Amino acid sequence: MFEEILQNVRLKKPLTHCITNYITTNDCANIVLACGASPTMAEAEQEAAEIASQADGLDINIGNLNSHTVLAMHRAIAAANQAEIPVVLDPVGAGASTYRMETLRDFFAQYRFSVVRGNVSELLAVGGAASNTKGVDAGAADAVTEENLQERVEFFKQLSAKLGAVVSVSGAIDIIASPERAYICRNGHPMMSCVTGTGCMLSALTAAYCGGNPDNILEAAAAATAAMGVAGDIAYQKTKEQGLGTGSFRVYLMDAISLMDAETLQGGMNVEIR
Ligand SMILES: Nc1ncnc2c1ncn2[C@@H]1O[C@H](COP(=O)(O)OP(=O)(O)O)[C@@H](O)[C@H]1O
Ligand SMILES: Cc1ncsc1CCOP(=O)(O)O
Ligand SMILES: [Mg+2]
Repeated sequence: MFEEILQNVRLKKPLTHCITNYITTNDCANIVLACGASPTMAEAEQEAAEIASQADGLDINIGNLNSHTVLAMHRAIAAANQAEIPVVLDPVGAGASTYRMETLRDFFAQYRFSVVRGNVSELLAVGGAASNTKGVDAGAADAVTEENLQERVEFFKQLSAKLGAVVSVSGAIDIIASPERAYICRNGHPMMSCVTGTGCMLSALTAAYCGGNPDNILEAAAAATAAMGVAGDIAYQKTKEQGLGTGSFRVYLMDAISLMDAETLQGGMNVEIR
């Protein structure tokens, strides 16, 4: 199902411009390289528009905002919209501060996004629902479970229609929703949330996949989530076999994305469509 998506990324090597947080910038650049794309992490307001307009995909991550990066983000998103380049928005910590919510409100009022990707608490906050966000992490009370899955799928399909963007929600069960269709992914391991930046990396990976597949955004976003989940499964297996911890898991996760091919993805993924 996702074979062509992966192939396009390796063939086209999409230039992926990321304006992200300094906590995870290096991991985001490396995951973009690992999947076969090219990263550029420019965030100066003076060049953000110029760099964005040359890129194939743009990743905007609000994990650690300041007034300079917010200005650079405005300029980059405006340029990407003008050039019709896909933009992925990661609303890190949405619900945790007024500044983040006001920044997001300004973005949604002025620009188009291809994908809004975050954890479940962040996307509940973006959708105006009650959210129990714990800083940049999802609150346990918000988790998508087999019991609330259908309700959450409907909510995120409606949010997708409202935002005019694919909504990609991560957690133990991932939901990647358009207004009509949602991919449900049940891969990955809880150890993924014990390493900072797995969500940020998934957003950068999603931007690279969208950059390589601009006419197939829903499938590109779903394939990125499935690839990350399968990589999490492989990395956990290796970590466990060797009795190692989260540091090694982080390295094995990057290895698994760099080695990911269509066969590994198809064989390992647990994806359903609703
Ligand atoms: N309990 C879990 N079981 C399986 N995979 C998980 C779990 N928690 C997170 N993941 C995976 O980790 C990655 C990051 O998701 P998440 O932790 O929700 O994002 P963020 O880091 O932005 O909060 C995603 O690929 C997601 O599927
Ligand atoms: C810890 C932290 N603080 C601000 S941004 C950030 C990284 C968040 O990364 P992720 O959303 O991938 O867990
Ligand atoms: Mg995150």
